[in-house]
Amino acid sequence: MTDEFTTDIYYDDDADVSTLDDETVAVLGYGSQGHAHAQNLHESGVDVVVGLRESSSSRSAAEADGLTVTTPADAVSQASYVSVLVPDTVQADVYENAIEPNLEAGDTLQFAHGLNIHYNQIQPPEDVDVTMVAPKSPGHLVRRNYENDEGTPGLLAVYQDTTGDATERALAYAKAIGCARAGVIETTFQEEVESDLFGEQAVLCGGVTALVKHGYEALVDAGYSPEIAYFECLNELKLIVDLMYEGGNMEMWNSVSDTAEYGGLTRGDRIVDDHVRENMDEVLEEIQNGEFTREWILENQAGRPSYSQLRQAEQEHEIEDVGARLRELFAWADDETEAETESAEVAADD
Ligand SMILES: NC(=O)c1ccc[n+]([C@@H]2O[C@H](COP(=O)([O-])OP(=O)(O)OC[C@H]3O[C@@H](n4cnc5c(N)ncnc54)[C@H](O)[C@@H]3O)[C@@H](O)[C@H]2O)c1
Ligand SMILES: CC(C)(O)[C@@H](O)C(=O)O
Ligand SMILES: [Mg+2]
Ligand SMILES: [Mg+2]
Repeated sequence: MTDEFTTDIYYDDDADVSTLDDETVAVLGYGSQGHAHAQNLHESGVDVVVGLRESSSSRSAAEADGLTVTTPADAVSQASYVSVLVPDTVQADVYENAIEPNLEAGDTLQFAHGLNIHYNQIQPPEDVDVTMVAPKSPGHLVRRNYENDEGTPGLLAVYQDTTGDATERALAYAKAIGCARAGVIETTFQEEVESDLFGEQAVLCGGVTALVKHGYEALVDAGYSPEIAYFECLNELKLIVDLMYEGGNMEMWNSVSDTAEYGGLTRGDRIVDDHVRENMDEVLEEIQNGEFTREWILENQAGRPSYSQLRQAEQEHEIEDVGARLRELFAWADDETEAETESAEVAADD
């Protein structure tokens, strides 16, 4: 652990996977996070059982990966450590029907995101540990990075520690899935939930796609070619972000031309201006006061009408078609990327 930072960060040397030697870990769900955690745990020597419904098409994938698969209820009853990796929107239901009736005193109930605990959709009994190991990464990269001997940073939080060993066990889990290679930051459920929802809405997923689409549309509406607009506003974004990832904003500024640097430094704040910051503060407030989560729960209860419509519109945006055709012609393109194949498998499920 290092104390150079504002918070505690744990690395491989701080954790011991053998802490989980006498435990069976139930991984519920075999989607984006589930398949990565289950396989990484298994390859780290942890005894894993995957819990999926009889009807789930993820079953064949988990079995093909050499894992033992059973129903969620049976997996929980076999396990002392339960990792809840079904979608946030079904967790309360899965908890009520499959987890709670099979939990025993001293078990660990673990999440990769704290939404259902923080917003009181799941209220666990007092005699179990409740922890979180939340990779700061899409699940497919948690797996890919583990296989490449790299890791993904993660957050660790303890909501309830009845055994006194909650942190040690969660750290062992974090190490087993590869997070402690990159750093595990200790936090609270509240901080993880609010920062994670904010990040994905304002910057990582919502903000960045809106910026890309506006940039693409501004060029195409002004008469430039869609192919050039795609390469300029979407494809090159990855290459620019790679430099930011490797060495911060300065590595990117150092690599681009002085012209790009001067243009970016003088125009960037005109595009993402104070008004955007005010919008970000509003979005954060809706997360903090529970408005976003209430809206999302109601949207699900109504059968996801807005979500389906927005998803359809995103799919039909011209940039999707232009990009798909261009990517097919990349010299290294061999049908699909690994993540696209895996996402398609998950999307076909349930
Ligand atoms: N997707 C990510 O990269 C990511 C990153 C960090 C944290 N998280 C968190 O991880 C958790 C899992 O998210 P995900 O995106 O991996 O989920 P996902 O949508 O990829 O999970 C789908 C899996 O859940 C199973 N499933 C769906 N409904 C079910 C039900 N009613 N009963 C039993 N199984 C069911 C499916 O069979 C499938 O295996 C969430 O808490 C999420 O917030 C996800
Ligand atoms: C991968 C993300 C966006 O970081 C995660 O938080 C999620 O909800 O999928
Ligand atoms: Mg999230
Ligand atoms: Mg996240």
